[in-house]
Amino acid sequence: MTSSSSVDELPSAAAETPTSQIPSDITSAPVDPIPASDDVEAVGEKRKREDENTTNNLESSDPNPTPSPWFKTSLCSYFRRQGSCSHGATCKYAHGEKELRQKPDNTWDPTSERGKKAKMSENAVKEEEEEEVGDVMFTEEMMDENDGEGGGGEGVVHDLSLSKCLVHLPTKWQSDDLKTFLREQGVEYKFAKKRRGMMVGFLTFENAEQLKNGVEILEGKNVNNKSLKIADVLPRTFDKNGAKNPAAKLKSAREAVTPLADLSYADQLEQKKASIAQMLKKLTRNARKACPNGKSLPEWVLQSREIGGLSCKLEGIIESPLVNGYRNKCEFSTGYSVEGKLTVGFMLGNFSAGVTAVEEAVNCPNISKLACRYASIFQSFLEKSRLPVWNRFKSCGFWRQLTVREGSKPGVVSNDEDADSRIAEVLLMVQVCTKDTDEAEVATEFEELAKAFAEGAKASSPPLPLTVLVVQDHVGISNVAPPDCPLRLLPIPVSDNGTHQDQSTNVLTEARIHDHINNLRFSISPTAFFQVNTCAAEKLYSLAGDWADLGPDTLLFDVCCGTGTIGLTLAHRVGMVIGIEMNASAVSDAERNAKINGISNCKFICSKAEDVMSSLLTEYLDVSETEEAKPPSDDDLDKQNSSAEEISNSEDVQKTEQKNSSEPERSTKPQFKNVVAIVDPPRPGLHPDVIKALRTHPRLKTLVYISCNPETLVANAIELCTPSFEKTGQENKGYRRQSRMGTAALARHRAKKMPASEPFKPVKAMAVDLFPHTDHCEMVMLLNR
Ligand SMILES: C[S@@+](CC[C@H](N)C(=O)[O-])C[C@H]1O[C@@H](n2cnc3c(N)ncnc32)[C@H](O)[C@@H]1O
Repeated sequence: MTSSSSVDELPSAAAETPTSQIPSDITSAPVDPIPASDDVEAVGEKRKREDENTTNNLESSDPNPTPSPWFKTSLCSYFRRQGSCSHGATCKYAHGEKELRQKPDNTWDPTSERGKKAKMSENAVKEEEEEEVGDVMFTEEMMDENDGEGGGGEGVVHDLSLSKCLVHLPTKWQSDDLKTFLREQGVEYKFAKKRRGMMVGFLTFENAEQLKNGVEILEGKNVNNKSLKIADVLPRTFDKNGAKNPAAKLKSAREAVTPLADLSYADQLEQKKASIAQMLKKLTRNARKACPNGKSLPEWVLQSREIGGLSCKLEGIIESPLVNGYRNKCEFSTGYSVEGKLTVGFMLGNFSAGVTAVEEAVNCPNISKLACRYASIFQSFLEKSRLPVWNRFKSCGFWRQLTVREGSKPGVVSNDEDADSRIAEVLLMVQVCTKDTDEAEVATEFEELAKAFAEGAKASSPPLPLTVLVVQDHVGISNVAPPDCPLRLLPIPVSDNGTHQDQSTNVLTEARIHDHINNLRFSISPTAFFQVNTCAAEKLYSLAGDWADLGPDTLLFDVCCGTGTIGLTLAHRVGMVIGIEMNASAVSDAERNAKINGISNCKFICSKAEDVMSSLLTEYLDVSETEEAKPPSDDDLDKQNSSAEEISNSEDVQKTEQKNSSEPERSTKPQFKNVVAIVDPPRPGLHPDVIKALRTHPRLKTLVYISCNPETLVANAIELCTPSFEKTGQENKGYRRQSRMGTAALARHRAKKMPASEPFKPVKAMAVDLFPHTDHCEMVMLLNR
């Protein structure tokens, strides 16, 4: 089975309190039946734990026990509600604010006036901290001749000691807005530039005096309720006088990409488990808030008090079998380091906050040595290339990004020291922007590029596998390209004693590599999603299968199925799998994967889940609940596969839906007794229409939610698990989403619109660490009803 540690091991303040310090009268203290707020809930929990810890004290024969440091540190809820308490003066809880004492950890009961005040100022500090901007590390050329007052003629050479960044500008401003603002403030300058979407603008002054005046006027100026800050632009020629380069103080790629790398793996797991536990508490709090007035709280919310406020038991955290070098996909940016060196590596921060510095992936423990080696081969190639690297600020340039994707051998679980030995195939995808370039020049560069990779791979020790080289041509502002972005396969020259022949190593007509999960072979095309940690993903899918209630009479919906990994690995345990995925290449991979693994009971639908979920449920589940359903015969499945096109796009499914609603005739689809959905959506979570379809279909009883973003799992679970309102939609009249509304608040609003339906309840949850050394963690939750 999986190796997991229990959440019960989480350290808690109460557990650390020595029992001897707690007075004996605690055990007879009243406990709130229903907490009035989230914080009261926390107090209630603490009381309960204290109660448990003090049993022995009751038996103490000491007539004058030492007063506990916790005595009168919480308000008495009975006294607050009723104005009196049967324990009178002996009550261990404070009767009113006056009696209240500070807790041993110097905090106040969060429900007290002082507690609330402290919380408010804590929030204010937090907000302030969030506003705090890190270093601006702008390493790209950002001005051009049109950026000056009056524009034109000045050229692009700037004295960077006369340049400054303006931080906290409204993101929607563009250069013209900034220039108008500067004029209004009477600030003189030489160049000014601002890109929409960034909170940073750039200013260059004519001379030291202009700079001094400008800084005096602008520093701390209030713009749209934010205080402007002036920061240095990190000069590319910083070290020209031989001075110690301050880059040494700046964030490294290791810190940016693997912020937990300096913790032991055991501590990382504890930290992640604790953060998932917080998410489960958040779900409870929000479900309580979202519960309609007059309806009793769901049983699981009431029972949450027994398990420290968690919405269900957190079973633990599953470790990643490989902790180092586990990533099978790395996206390396091109750009300039803080020292101005052309670099292929990771960006040190967020472009919108003014960080474009790129550093080599040195000491990032999640990256394989192979991927680093390919990044460095590409970097050496770019140093000699005639074409420029991409400039994010000006949105121009040619070379943008290198993606290294690795495919592993079947059944090989290498250890951390030897993680690269698992790699059998490598796909390299270089993203470029060919806009305004000369075709012949580009062709020559691609030839040189292929040669550089082939030679570099061969010269490495041991030689690196190189299976596919592909170029992605993308013009967009950010490097995130749409899945249908044009791809071009480049032949990889065969090197034979230094002579390069004009022939590819492979007669590939398709760009794809292979990986293995649970002894199944997966064919993966360049833009299809595949979990980045293959051996941990294997554990994740097994867990999902173990938790879902599977059997031969089960119909399994694999929602957001990618290349079909979940459905295909569980296909032998169910009657039929229906996978839904919007990326067309991933869907054709899934179909191919079913074929190459000899699996015939899976069907994949290329569509957005929100467009087809409801229709599919209707189509496959139209027998009444009492009717005996039978698993499909081979015949049924054959019919099923032959009618694949029938519902292979959303338009057709809509047609089917219309047909269903007008004619109540029985579907010819095979019917199943048990229906399970395993959903594995991207970071933003499930679309509201998918949630509604899953929630309102009465036959769907079991749902396993896998999430790479526990925040959105919580938001979706609020909608899935909150009791319905009597009159749906009424409460939302005039409601418009506030831009700063959190995901949970939005989910509570949406929950009010949910048509009357039985809510799910959270049954259990597990953290699965797919991303050692980073803050990220997968969360799995079983929901049923
Ligand atoms: C986190 S991945 C999971 C993929 C797959 N379950 C796996 O583990 O390999 C999410 C997948 O959802 C797909 N996706 C994103 N939005 C979608 C939508 N609205 N409808 C269907 N699929 C979607 C993405 O293309 C991606 O393949």
